[in-house]
Amino acid sequence: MKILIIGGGNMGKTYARSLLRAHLVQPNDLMVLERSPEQAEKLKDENIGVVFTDASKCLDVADLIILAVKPQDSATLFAKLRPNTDPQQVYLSIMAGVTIESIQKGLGVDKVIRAMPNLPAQIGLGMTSYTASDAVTRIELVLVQNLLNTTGKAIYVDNEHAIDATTAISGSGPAYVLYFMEAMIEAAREMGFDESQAELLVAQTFRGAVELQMKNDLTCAEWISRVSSKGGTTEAAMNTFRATSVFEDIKNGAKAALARAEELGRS
Ligand SMILES: NC(=O)C1=CN([C@@H]2O[C@H](COP(=O)(O)OP(=O)(O)OC[C@H]3O[C@@H](n4cnc5c(N)ncnc54)[C@H](O)[C@@H]3O)[C@@H](O)[C@H]2O)C=CC1
Ligand SMILES: O=C(O)[C@@H]1CCC=N1
Repeated sequence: MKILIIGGGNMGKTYARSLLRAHLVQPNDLMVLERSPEQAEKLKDENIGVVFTDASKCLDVADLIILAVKPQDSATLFAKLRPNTDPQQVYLSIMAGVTIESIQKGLGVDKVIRAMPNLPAQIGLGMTSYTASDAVTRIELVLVQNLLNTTGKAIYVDNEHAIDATTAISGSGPAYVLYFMEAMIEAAREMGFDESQAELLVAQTFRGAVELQMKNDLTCAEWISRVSSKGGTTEAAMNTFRATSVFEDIKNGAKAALARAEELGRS
């Protein structure tokens, strides 16, 4: 089976590396199509498959095509690919917002899987949701599921609203977590730690808290109460957070991401 990844940026490269690392495809059967000649040159030095800049030289031989360009570039891409698409091909899109129907219409194909991964896929700790059009067979879906599993955890959902919601939670989510980390690192710096000490204190705290939460049945609120001694330091911090709108602000940020995903789907 030949796989073509279109868009050799952050996510395109992540998929190429994961597929090769998992031996799901041989280097000769993996193709990457990149529009930018400069980026294509860089990709050639990275041993992530055969690199192309011209769709007519690689599209027709591909069985599975991964669409990893920005949503704003999708219409131009579809117009370019459409004359050479084949209804037997399976298209896997990871573009935020872009609906299955618009991919089917834009490319003139039926078999479309829409997935929303996230950046930790780079280190095998990704979170992906995916769904598929009716024309995708069970065997094709399992094949793509195996592919997604090389990047971390993946769940099947039965509607595209869940894909947009995934975009707002786990797709964009790493940025929210890193923003919180950035604030704590800045606080640690202001308390006298140097940069590397501050980063270690914060990163290890996040890792520990996440592992606790994932490996046990307690809720976040229950863990918070275990950290908080009556009249102690955590309570002082939590009272300060609760006196502001930070909790609602984080939820509102995620809701803005959902609204933007839906907007991208309409444009
Ligand atoms: N960065 C992230 O954390 C995540 C991104 N996504 C989605 O993945 C997609 C790609 O995102 P990134 O990799 O971050 O973007 P990126 O900007 O790093 O990479 C996109 C690449 O596509 C290339 N490209 C654009 N038009 C093309 C065309 N017509 N033919 C061939 N190549 C073309 C660009 O030159 C660029 O190298 C987006 O649709 C985004 O919504 C999904 C989940 C997470
Ligand atoms: O910011 C974005 O639009 C993409 C989708 C999820 C993460 N990055």
